Amino acid sequence: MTNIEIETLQITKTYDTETVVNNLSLNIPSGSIYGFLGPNGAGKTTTMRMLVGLIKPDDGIIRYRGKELQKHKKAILKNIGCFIDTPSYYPHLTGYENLKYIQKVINLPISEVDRVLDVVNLTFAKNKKVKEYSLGMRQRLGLAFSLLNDPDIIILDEPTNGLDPEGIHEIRNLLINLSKYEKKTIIVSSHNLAEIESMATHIGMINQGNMIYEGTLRDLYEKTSNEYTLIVNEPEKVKEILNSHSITYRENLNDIVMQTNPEAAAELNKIFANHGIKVFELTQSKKTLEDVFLSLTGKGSESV
Ligand SMILES: Nc1ncnc2c1ncn2[C@@H]1O[C@H](COP(=O)(O)OP(=O)(O)OP(=O)(O)O)[C@@H](O)[C@H]1O
Repeated sequence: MTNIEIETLQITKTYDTETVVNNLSLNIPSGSIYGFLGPNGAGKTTTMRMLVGLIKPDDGIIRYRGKELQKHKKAILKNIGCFIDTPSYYPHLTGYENLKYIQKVINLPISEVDRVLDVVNLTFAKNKKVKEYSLGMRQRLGLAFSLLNDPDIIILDEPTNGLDPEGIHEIRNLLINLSKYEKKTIIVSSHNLAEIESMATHIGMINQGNMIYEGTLRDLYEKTSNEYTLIVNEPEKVKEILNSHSITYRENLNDIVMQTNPEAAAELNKIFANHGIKVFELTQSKKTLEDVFLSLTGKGSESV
């Protein structure tokens, strides 16, 4: 059985008359990279703020390994590193000095500073003033902040926001390594499915404060993807087989796109092989967050 690290039970937050998080129940497994997805304004930041005790839910309960956040706040927060609002750095100080200052204030070992700078690949710039850092370097410094207390849980709100593909790639690899080698549980929000899909093990998808989907990425695609692209040496034979199995398909110049489910696609692959057909490619179509929203809700999400 999977251990649940963090669970929320029907948490709700209302500002004035607007309910921005609505009866939201999350189950975040230990050791997972949990991609927290939703369009702008969906309620991701508000939820994350509640997870780290910055604001209180109006209703509902948050538990860490079965312990209620409100009752064990100090002990629980000690074990969380977060990057929710961009930390306010001292721009005229170096990256090293900024982290050292934090460690002094909270009375933790200064030796940790070098360790976290190394983890986020900033050792080379440790003596450079933060005002001279690029956006990607600042984001990594933010990640370093969240690692200072060597927490088991890391909560990051849009850590790749505004980064170029290289910066995104770097943050993604860092998070994968933290999960793989240090067994951290990582919650990372984004409004971009493509950014999350290559690292997340689990997904929580919300819209207007409501849960739309929670589960593994694999299950999400099984639920929402039904198009498979086929490249074969004998398309005519393939079409005959698809017709005889009543599979809907369309033919493009170089490939055939069939509509089916993962089980049936695997079966068809076997049938093609039994007929001596060479399958050069059989791939499930990539979906964007918008496609997934469409599949799951039956409507688009204008702001995705
Ligand atoms: N302190 C606040 N007071 C009033 N309304 C707020 C407050 N904080 C957030 N909201 C509103 O709550 C809604 C959800 O905001 P939130 O920042 O949680 O969404 P988000 O999913 O993180 O969006 P984004 O991807 O744009 O950061 C928005 O309509 C926002 O305007």
